[in-house]
Amino acid sequence: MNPYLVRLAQLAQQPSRRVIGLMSGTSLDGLDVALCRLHGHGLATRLELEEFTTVPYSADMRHRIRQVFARPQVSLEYLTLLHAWLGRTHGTMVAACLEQWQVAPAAVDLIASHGQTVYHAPHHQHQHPDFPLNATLQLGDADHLAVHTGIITVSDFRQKHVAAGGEGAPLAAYGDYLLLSSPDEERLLLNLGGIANFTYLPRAGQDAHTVFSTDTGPGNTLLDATVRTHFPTLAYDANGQLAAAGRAHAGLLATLLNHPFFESNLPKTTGPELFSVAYLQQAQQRSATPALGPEDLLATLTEFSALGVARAVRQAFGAQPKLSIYVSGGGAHNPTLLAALRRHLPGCRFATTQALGLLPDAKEAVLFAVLANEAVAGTPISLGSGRQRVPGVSMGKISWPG
Ligand SMILES: Nc1ncnc2c1ncn2[C@@H]1O[C@H](COP(=O)(O)OP(=O)(O)OP(=O)(O)O)[C@@H](O)[C@H]1O
Ligand SMILES: CC(=O)N[C@H]1[C@@H]2OC[C@@H](O2)[C@@H](O)[C@@H]1O[C@H](C)C(=O)O
Repeated sequence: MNPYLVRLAQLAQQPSRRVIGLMSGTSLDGLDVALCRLHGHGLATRLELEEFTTVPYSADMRHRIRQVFARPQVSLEYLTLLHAWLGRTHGTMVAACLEQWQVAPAAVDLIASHGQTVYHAPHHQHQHPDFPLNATLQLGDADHLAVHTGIITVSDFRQKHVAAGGEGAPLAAYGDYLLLSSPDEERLLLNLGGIANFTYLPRAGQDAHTVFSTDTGPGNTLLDATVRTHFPTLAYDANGQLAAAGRAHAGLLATLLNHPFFESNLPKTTGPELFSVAYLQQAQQRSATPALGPEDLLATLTEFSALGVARAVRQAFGAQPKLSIYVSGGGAHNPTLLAALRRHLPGCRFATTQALGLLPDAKEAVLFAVLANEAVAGTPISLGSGRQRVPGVSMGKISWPG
């Protein structure tokens, strides 16, 4: 028998596993690396986050990814080369983290690699006549990670979700459900990344079929793009200060919100393929605001992100929702965005996932470690059976180091 298969069977039977979760999201800020000790599996999963860091992407790395990122037409040669190069580069980044943390690769059981999403194509968004299906593409082939680090690697989690009828995202529901459900409280886990999404968790032990996660629209993606255009030396609106100095423009805001995505049923997904600079420019043309100053533009876009979240929350929970909302992702550091959310959802209580013992910046990388733990030691995670597009599946593909 293949000795790696034997090793994997041993891993599956251990009481705990040490798993490195990797996530590089739509913001292209870097590779999130979470070294996790995961005890048990399924609803008995318990997390110890041993280390966490974000390895920043260099300007060159971002430039290379942007050659294909969210673009409907690209060079096939470039895409092929980038797939291998990202796998190898992520492998080098993981090896450097392990060296810095003084952890031997042999002391790590698994890597869980999300890869870099370069194109997300739910059917409602692409509507290509030849392909009536959902699709999504993550680059950074995991065989490179496995060979470079010597660690068995689980990757490409989204394809099973698509194959079983989902849109390939958000996958957060599965990890949130296993790690963060509480018998005492209904919860909303709100991640403010490039794209914003939330997971609904009923009280643990009740109504698991009502668990779901959905994208709500842009989180930081249009804010970041606007900052890059008007303030070339800045990467983002640090602490929301620029937006706080501006005033939201009602006409532009209404035009930005005038898209069928915001009316369509939950759960749903989207990406920078739709919410792009071109989307913003068209909205500015239509609302006669092309000359709006950058601070006012950022104030409007901050409102846009907050209203996208608030609309989806109301769509799911009625006009005056009263929920506990736990925020994670880079947007959790933006007080202007958080203040807008509080204004639009006045009945809700807000905290970060830190209040639940989970570092807000690490949440998504941890999520993929949990999915890999389930792929090896668990069973398909069945939760949203009452809803379409939340299939009960086991996700991830396995790469051997040799
Ligand atoms: N101090 C801060 N003030 C304001 N915004 C911040 C701050 N720190 C981070 N951000 C925002 O968070 C972004 C990074 O967020 P995050 O790493 O959660 O995104 P991501 O994982 O790439 O996105 P996604 O979840 O959509 O894949 C930055 O690009 C920036 O817009
Ligand atoms: C296709 C893709 O990579 N989607 C990401 C993206 O970033 C946020 C949002 O859009 C979410 O749908 C998803 O990531 C998280 C980790 C998820 O699947 O839950």
